[in-house]
Amino acid sequence: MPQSAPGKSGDQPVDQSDRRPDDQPESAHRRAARRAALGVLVRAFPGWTGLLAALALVGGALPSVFALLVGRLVDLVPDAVRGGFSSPDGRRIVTTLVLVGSLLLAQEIVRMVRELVSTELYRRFDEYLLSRVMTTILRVPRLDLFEDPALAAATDRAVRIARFGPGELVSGLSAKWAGQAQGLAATAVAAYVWPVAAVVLAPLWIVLGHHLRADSFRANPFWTEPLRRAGYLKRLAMMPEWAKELRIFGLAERLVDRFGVEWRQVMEQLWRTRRVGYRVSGTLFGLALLANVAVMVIAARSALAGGLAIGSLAVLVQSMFGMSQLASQDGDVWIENGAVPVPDVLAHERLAATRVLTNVPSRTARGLPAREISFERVHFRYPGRESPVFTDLDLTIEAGRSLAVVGLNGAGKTTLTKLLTGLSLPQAGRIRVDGVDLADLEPMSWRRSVAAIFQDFVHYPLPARDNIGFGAVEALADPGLADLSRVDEQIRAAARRAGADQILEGLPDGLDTYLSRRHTGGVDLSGGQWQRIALARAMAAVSAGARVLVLDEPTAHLDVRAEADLYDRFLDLTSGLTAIVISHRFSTVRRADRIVVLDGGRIVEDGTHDELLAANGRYASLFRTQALRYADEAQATHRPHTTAAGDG
Ligand SMILES: Nc1ncnc2c1ncn2[C@@H]1O[C@H](COP(=O)(O)OP(=O)(O)OP(=O)(O)O)[C@@H](O)[C@H]1O
Repeated sequence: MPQSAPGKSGDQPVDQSDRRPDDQPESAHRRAARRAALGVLVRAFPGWTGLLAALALVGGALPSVFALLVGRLVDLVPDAVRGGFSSPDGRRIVTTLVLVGSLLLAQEIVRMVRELVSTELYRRFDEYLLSRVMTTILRVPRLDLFEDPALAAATDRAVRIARFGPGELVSGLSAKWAGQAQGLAATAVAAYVWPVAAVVLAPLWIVLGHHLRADSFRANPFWTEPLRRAGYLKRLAMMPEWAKELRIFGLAERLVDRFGVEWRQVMEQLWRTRRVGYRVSGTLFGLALLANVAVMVIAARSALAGGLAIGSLAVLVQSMFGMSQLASQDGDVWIENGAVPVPDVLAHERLAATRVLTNVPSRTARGLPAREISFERVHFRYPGRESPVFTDLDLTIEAGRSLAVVGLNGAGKTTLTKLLTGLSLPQAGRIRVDGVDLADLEPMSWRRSVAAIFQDFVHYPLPARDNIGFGAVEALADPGLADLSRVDEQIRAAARRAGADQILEGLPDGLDTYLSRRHTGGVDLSGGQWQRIALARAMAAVSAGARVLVLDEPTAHLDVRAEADLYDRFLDLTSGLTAIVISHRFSTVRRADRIVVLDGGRIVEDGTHDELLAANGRYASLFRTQALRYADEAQATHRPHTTAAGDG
């Protein structure tokens, strides 16, 4: 029996809907995948793999030794009965019985140890490959792996390995090697006892095994549309982020019905394919059955005629049973599941290696910027996009002052911050910090100089301490701060600056509280509360030495009061920093020392709030539209308009 895999798999079709299309029964890419996966396994864990192979071989060979001992017993019995147990033959029988008992015990021990080794290696290989993917992604300092379409597709394929569980390869190999060892040992014993049996039966079992394997590959529905759709519907029903809509719109029942329809299609397709393959395999099965019966009848007649000892006949019968393992499919599906994603991981590594900095500049960014950050004729286009976001963008950002960037959706505001933080590189032009090209600064040191909260900031499902402390991991890991209470002091100070202190006070376990309901005792925060926590994270970075603060839509999730509160503390938040604020809310924007309007990849207006209003251009028009809307809303609800864009 195959071992139970710690992961998934089973008789039903494996959801391989994300894998490449491949309807070949035994294609070159599958064989290459198996070779590549085995190569990775052996190189990473030579000792463990060797041990597993040895245990599988020994465990597979033991049944044949058992068969030989049984044959010997059968041969000894008549003489032992005649001579009694104290006769030499009787003593031989006792010795053989002791050997048989020991063998049974050994077989059980080997099986147990093999299971242990296989489970251990399964976990290690799983963890090893997943860590390899993680390291590959994190070593790339910029966003190319996610923004360049070719790299992004390779990254998608590589990270899917987490779903398929590469460790299944180990469970599969363990079962496969044991089955093959059993089949080969039985063939060797049969050849020794009565060569005709081995010559006739072994090739039949091997050919049948080949066909069965081809059937199972053919019947594994790669890349079929119904399977993709069924997979999507399944995920839709299970993921918490969709739970609200599914229930509100009463989609639950419909979803189950649609899943049923898709799944039936998958299964029908599967059986259509299986039926074709099973005709050939069925014929081969019939042939194997006839050949086995014929061999057995001839061998029995030969034994009755005295040409073959009875003990040998007993050995032969057992060997014939063992030879059927040559056709065994044990482990094939697991090997397939574990191996197929491995080439994707290797291909991803090769691609990612082209994006790792080989000559990391060593110039530190400490103390920068003291004067300015300047964009000089910057040209930037996302890989795979036809039109550039910026062509010849010129912008000088004065150090120690705040700059607001305004523009319609898609104008390039977030892209500007990615360039500024060094997460993307311009294709032409330069970004200089106090005259030094950003590309010549040590990337990590520049990133320590920048605190940024992007629109899609991360909600870490971790304790509040981490959610804020991640803004200054290195500084907070300083041995001088080893005392946790001092770390907590810094975190609370950052939270106070961001107006998140009250949120912390409301947490049941203080900074230890997980900000996720998926943890026992964890809590979920509202969108606005999360935004303050994210802001506190940026403040932690500022207190650790960051001199540039990038806030991309810092008030998007805030209610009117919270927005007004942030607006009040804006000067304090940005004081002494080079602050770049992006916002569609003009109440936030107008506080900035300077405002630029981005349009068509260029700066089209530049000045203070009052100057731009007086200029009566794009900014003034956008500002008035928003102010008017707020005023209308305030009138309609008879509420005093506390949030009008024009409020000071
Ligand atoms: N990763 C990406 N890959 C390809 N194109 C992108 C990517 N991110 C943004 N773009 C494109 O670049 C342009 C500028 O996008 P960006 O997000 O910088 O605009 P934005 O001004 O911040 O918009 P919004 O106000 O909606 O946040 C848009 O046309 C957008 O479609």
